[in-house]
Amino acid sequence: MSKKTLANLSASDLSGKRALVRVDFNVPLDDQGNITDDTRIRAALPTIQDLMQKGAKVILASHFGRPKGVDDKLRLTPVAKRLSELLGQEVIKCDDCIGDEVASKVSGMQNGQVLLLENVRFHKEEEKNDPEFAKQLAANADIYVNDAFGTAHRAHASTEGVTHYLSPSVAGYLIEKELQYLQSAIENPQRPLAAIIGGSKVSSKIGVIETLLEKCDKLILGGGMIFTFYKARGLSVGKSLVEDDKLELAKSLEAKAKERGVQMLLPTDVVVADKFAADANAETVSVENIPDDGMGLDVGPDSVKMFQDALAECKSVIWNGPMGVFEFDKFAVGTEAIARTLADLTKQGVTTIIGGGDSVAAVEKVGVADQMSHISTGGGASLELLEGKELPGIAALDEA
Ligand SMILES: Nc1ncnc2c1ncn2[C@@H]1O[C@H](COP(=O)(O)OP(=O)(O)O)[C@@H](O)[C@H]1O
Ligand SMILES: O=C(OP(=O)(O)O)[C@H](O)COP(=O)(O)O
Repeated sequence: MSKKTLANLSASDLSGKRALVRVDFNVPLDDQGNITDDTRIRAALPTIQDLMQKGAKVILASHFGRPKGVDDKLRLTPVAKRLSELLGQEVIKCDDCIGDEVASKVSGMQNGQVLLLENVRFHKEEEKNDPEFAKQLAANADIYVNDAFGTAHRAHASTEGVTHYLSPSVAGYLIEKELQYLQSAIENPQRPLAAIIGGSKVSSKIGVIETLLEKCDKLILGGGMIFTFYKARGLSVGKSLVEDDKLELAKSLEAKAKERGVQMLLPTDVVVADKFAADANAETVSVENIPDDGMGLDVGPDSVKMFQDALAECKSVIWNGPMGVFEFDKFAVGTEAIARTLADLTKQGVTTIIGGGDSVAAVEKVGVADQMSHISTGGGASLELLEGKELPGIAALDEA
C-alpha cells in the first residue's frame, strides 16, 4: 500500500512513545450488556500486541454506537474487560477521552501498558471533525496509528483530524490487511473474478455494481434488488420489493454488462411467500410465474445450481449482501448455499472475500466464517472501498 504502516516502525521508533491508536470496537451487545461478537476486538490484537512488544504506551480510542451526548449504555467498559482477557493484562479504562483524568492516567503509564479511552462520540465534536477536539485527543500522544477499518470512511476527529497534530500517522495491521484483500480483489485479481451482490435494494448498491461492472468477469445478483430488474424486463413481481424509480437504471446496468462482456446472472427461480414472516407459506416458482399475491424472499434451487456452476470457473469471488431474507430460516437456503459454496471454493484455492455487513452475519450463521480467505470488519467502509471511493481515515495517513 502507498501509506506508511506500523510495520515501518521499529522498537527504537516506538519504545517509550505514547501511541494513540484508533480502533473500531463498535461491537454488538445483548440486552444484559454482554458482547455477543468480539471479532472486531480480536482483529485489532496484532496491532496492539506489536505496539506493546515494541515498548509503546498504547492509548486506544473508539466510538461505540451513535450516542447523542454521554450515554451510560454506550460506555466502553465491557470492551475494556474483554480486551483485558484477550491480552492477559489489565487494560486501564478512562471515563472520558480528553481532559485531566486522561492526562494523569497516561502520564502514569509504563511501556507496554494499554489504556482505553471512553467512547469518543460522547463529544459531538468527534463527528464534526472539530480541530480543537482533535488537538485535545492528540495532546496525550506522540504518534498515531489508525487501525479502525470499519470507521475509515468517516472523516471524524479521531480518524482524520488527529493526523494533523501527530507524526508519524500510520496504518495498523488490520487496515493493511483489509486493503490488501479488498483493493487487490478489484485492482489485480486472479481471473475470472465473480462478484455476488445481494441485499435489499438496488439503490444502496448502485455504486458498487457500477464499479464492479468495470472490474469483474461475472456478476451474480440476488436478494430483494432482483425484482427491480425483473420488472424492468416486463415481468410481474407480485408483492416483491421493487424500486419503481430505479427501473431505467436496472435496464442500463444490464445494457452496460452486455456492452462490457460481463456475464450478468439473475436468478431463474425464486421462493415466494404469502407474507413477510418467518412462518409464511413458501413455494418455489420460475421468475416468469411469480403470483400476484406472492412476495419473493429467496432465490430458488435452480438459480443456486446456476450460480454454483458459474462460480466453479472462477479464481476470485467478492460477496456483498445476502441472497434472501436469511434472518428467517425458511428463506435462508439460498444464502446458506452460497456461503457453503464459497467455503468449498476457498479449499480449492479460490480467493473468497466477504465484504462486511449482513453477508458476514450470514456466513457466521452457517459456521463457515473461518473458511473464507477474508472477511471484512467494515460494512460501509468495504462497500465504499469497492465503489472506488477514497476513505478519509486512510487518505489522511503519511505516505510510505
Ligand atoms: N428478497 C428480499 N426481499 C426483501 N428483503 C430482502 C430480500 N433479500 C434480502 N433481503 C434483506 O436485505 C437485507 C440486507 O441488505 P443490505 O443491508 O443491502 O445488505 P448488506 O448489509 O449485506 O450490505 C437483509 O436484512 C435481508 O433480509
Ligand atoms: O459498524 C460500523 O459500520 P458498519 O455497520 O457499516 O460495518 C462502524 O463501526 C461505523 O459506524 P457508523 O456507521 O456509526 O459510523
